[in-house]
Amino acid sequence: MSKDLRDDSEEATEITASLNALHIQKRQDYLQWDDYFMATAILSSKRSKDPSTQVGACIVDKHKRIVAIGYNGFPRNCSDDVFPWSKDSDSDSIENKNMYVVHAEANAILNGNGASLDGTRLYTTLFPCNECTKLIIQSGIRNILYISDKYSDKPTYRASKRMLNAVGIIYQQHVPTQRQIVINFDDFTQQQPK
Ligand SMILES: O=c1ccn([C@H]2C[C@H](O)[C@@H](COP(=O)(O)O)O2)c(=O)[nH]1
Ligand SMILES: [Zn+2]
Repeated sequence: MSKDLRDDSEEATEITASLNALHIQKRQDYLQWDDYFMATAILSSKRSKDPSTQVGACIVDKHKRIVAIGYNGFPRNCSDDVFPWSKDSDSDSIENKNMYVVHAEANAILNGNGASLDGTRLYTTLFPCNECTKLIIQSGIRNILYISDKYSDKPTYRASKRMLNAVGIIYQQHVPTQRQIVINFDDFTQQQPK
């Protein structure tokens, strides 16, 4: 290496060391995009009143903008305290929650305020059922990232995959880059000027 080049690289190392000392380098532990959008879906699922499975969904456009969010819950003005959360009774009973719950993916699609969902990605905490899959296909969503596929053996979910495979919508399980994200309100209420 020429003397000039070595001097340059030594100078660069020194500058990096000085920036490190001043703490003005960019943060290294920022959230990766996929983790960010899936975490948004998870956060949304925390709004669900379903005692057994809380589902969250987040739809993102090609510019990495969140265009819609949703979670599973009863339709507007159908009280969470009046309608049943049970699914023990037979599936045709009007006391079964499945008669009433709007699924997270469906809510997200409906929450899109009429924006085109063509070419968007869906982040969902649960693999979509066949009914949601129909809406996903019709709305133009092209990719699905999910966390849980706990009902994969059920015909409903096998039908989903059959449709998704037929139309070429890509689905994959999300592999998080970080195992956990902690939200601590105190981190912000106790922030001091730097
Ligand atoms: O695509 C789906 C599938 C299901 N959900 C919701 C519907 C219910 O509220 C729960 C599932 O309840 P279980 O007691 O585990 O059967 O998940 C959804 O939002 N999207
Ligand atoms: Zn569904």
